[in-house]
Amino acid sequence: MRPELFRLFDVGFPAYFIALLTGFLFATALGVVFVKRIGQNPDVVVDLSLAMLLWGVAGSRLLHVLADGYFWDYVHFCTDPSQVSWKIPQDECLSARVAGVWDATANVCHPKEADCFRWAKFWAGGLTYYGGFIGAGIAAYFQLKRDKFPFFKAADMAGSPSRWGSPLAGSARREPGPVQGAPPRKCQSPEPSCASYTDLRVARLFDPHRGVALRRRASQALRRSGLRRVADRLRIRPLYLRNSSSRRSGRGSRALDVPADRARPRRLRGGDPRGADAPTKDAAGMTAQILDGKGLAATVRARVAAEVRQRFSARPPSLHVVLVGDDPASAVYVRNKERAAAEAGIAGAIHRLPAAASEAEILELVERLAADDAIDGILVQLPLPAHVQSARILAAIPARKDVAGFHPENAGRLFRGEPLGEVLVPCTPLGCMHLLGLSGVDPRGKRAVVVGRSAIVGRPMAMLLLAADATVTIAHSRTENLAAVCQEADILVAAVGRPEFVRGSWIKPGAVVLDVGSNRVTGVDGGSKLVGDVHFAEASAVAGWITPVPGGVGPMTIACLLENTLLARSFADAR
Ligand SMILES: Nc1nc2c(c(=O)[nH]1)N[C@@H](CN(C=O)c1ccc(C(=O)N[C@@H](CCC(=O)O)C(=O)O)cc1)CN2
Repeated sequence: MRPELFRLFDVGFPAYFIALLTGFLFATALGVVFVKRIGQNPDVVVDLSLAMLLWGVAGSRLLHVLADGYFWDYVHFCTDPSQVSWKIPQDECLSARVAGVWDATANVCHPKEADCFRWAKFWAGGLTYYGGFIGAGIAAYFQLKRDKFPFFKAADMAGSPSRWGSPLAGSARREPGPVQGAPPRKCQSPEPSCASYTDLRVARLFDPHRGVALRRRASQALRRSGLRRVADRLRIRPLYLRNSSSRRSGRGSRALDVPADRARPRRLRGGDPRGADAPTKDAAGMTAQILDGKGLAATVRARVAAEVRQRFSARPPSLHVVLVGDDPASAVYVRNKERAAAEAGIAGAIHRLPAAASEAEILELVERLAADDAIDGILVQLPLPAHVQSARILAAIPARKDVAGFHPENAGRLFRGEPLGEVLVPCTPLGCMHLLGLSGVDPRGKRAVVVGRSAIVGRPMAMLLLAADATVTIAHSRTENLAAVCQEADILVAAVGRPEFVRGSWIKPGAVVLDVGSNRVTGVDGGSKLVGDVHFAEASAVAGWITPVPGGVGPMTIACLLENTLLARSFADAR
């Protein structure tokens, strides 16, 4: 390798420096592509690369000085430079670059002046690759821990660039010569550093389908063999799992069997979630903490907006909503979805059809949207007019664009217990899981009762709770002794569609109550008001945590639609 590759404004650029820089930039770019593909934040890779570069160089230099056999040379550089000898030709020794002292008897060159900081001047040559590995490895460990980035994904990501880097490292290795550019060793082919550039991992990295499929297969095999925790690490995790996982186990979880004797509801917001404020007794009794869906939805929407800015600024994710008819509630929900999407930087449009539109017309519109590659997510607002078979319309949305999570394929995959980060699941149950996360209550091993068996809330809700290791009962209007069943629940989800159906006496003291209901009723003053499926005043005197209506599950439905749109967009990118 040429000692100095080129000079710019009288500054020499050594070849090994250019090789290292190229390797660093290449590995970082490859890492960014990889994490984008698996739906993670690319900033993590940039931070990781910089930390590894810094500590890699430091470690590499440190080990070179301490363990490469040059230790005394660096001591003599400071104490007695005449004891340092370089075996270089006389003219090079006397050149302006080296400016050394020629020893004609021993035919060696000595440095002219003492330099007590020579040991630190890594740019003058002398880096040891294993020191770099150790330094960069330690930095990576702490950086990944700080960013809570899955270790196996990072290891997978490192595989390819490291194989590309090793031959470069071989040619970039330098002895502590007098000036930049002592001749490097020639690469001997049996050495590991001379490995071929051909690397299957590179192929896999650029083949996301294969990557996802392999990961899924490996994850399933590990689950079958009982290594569930390892399997979980191979999954792509949705936002709510990523953020709640650490708290869901251990310190964030708490026992639910606290007595029902508290005074006023307190609010738990999205920013500082879970159990920060556990139920406590006071003189007047015990009252539930409010799970503030409005606040949490704002947090989720802000996080989605940040991801859109960071990951998809070139082509923002796009969401198209189909609204048939003029149901006033649906019109409000769709308008709110449109506003939330626009605020998060998600592109798209609302397609309005009259209530009299035929099934064929709606199908034609959905199929047109389905065929458009620029569209990532499609949602048909429910309910559809009575003359339309909703199931036929929903099945016409490709599963990968089905941001409502109602397609039979998505429903089936959720039922089968497939990794959640790879399946689009219905927004309302997803929102409930976020709210459950906000409570800090770990569903693992807890008794969960879902009242309601609809395909869009009750059933998927039960599947999500099951996936979170709860022991789940689906109850409904025909369940015998429903009150007693509900009293067993540590986590109670009410999705029956009947105003204030679930009474306070049905609730286990300290339970988490998630109220999915949204019923407009006439209040005592004759005006209309929105109430849930749970009798809030009674329930909040017994429960440990409760969602209000309005301001609980409803806003989370829209926030989760945006989250699903991001996931649909990653599917589109992976195609
Ligand atoms: N395709 C879909 N259709 C419907 C879904 C759905 O998830 N996908 N869910 C519901 C309606 N819905 C979203 O579409 C929805 C319901 C309620 C809210 C909400 O924010 N509610 C507010 C109160 C609003 C009010 O004052 O009326 C709250 O609870 O605070 C948002 C979305 C049926 N259709």
